[in-house]
Amino acid sequence: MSSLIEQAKQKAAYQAVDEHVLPTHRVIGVGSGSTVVHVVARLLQRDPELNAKTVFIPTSFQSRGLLLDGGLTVGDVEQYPDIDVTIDGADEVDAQLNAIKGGGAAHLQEKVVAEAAKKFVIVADYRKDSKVLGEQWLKGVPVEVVPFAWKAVLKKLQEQGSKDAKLRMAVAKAGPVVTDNGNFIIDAPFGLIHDPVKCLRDIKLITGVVEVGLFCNMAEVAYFGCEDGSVTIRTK
Ligand SMILES: O=C[C@H](O)[C@H](O)[C@H](O)COP(=O)(O)O
Repeated sequence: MSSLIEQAKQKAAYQAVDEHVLPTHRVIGVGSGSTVVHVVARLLQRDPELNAKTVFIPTSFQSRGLLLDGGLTVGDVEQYPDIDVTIDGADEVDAQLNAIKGGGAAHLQEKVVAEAAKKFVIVADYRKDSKVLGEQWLKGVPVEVVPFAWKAVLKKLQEQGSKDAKLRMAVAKAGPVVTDNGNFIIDAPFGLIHDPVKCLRDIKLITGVVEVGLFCNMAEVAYFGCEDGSVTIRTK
């Protein structure tokens, strides 16, 4: 990956942490993915005494590992259902701050931890910044499904207009990707998604669907690292 993209991710992540993780916060949600690596790096640069008084809620095996490797205290939403702020990456964000997430198959836990937070902040690089979802992220909407229902759900998604919907296959394992929750993922392209709320509702009503990687009306603010080294902030 080009260092320009990595720099953009880092700038967005650092600024978001600096502006939204306050010394008064005690419970912080931490999303998943390559941009969140920079979020955790910035958290680790805070006053260690402050971090010692804070619990961090991961959203995947990956982010739990990042937090534990950094020596931070981790918890879950069962223990901490009230989160001060959650910061997470995204695969694409539209002009209204609706987002596609789940490129790393982590969107179920991510959505629970984002919804439990008083504030949800997105960090991303310039490639994720769109007017309408489906402009840049062409792989489709990630849909987590219970394994036994995958074929039935796939058929319904095709009937809903996603003729190229397909089961996500693993790379270094024979067979499908299995999520942290033991489920499968279907990637369902719908072209340009002008009405993400309707798309989300329609998919979620299919029996066998666990969660949809459309985060609608959830983010309060998004930080995009730009190619020129600046950071664009979009608020609701
Ligand atoms: O399932 C993965 C998550 O939704 C990620 O936050 C999303 O895919 C963005 O990841 P990255 O920062 O690596 O582009």
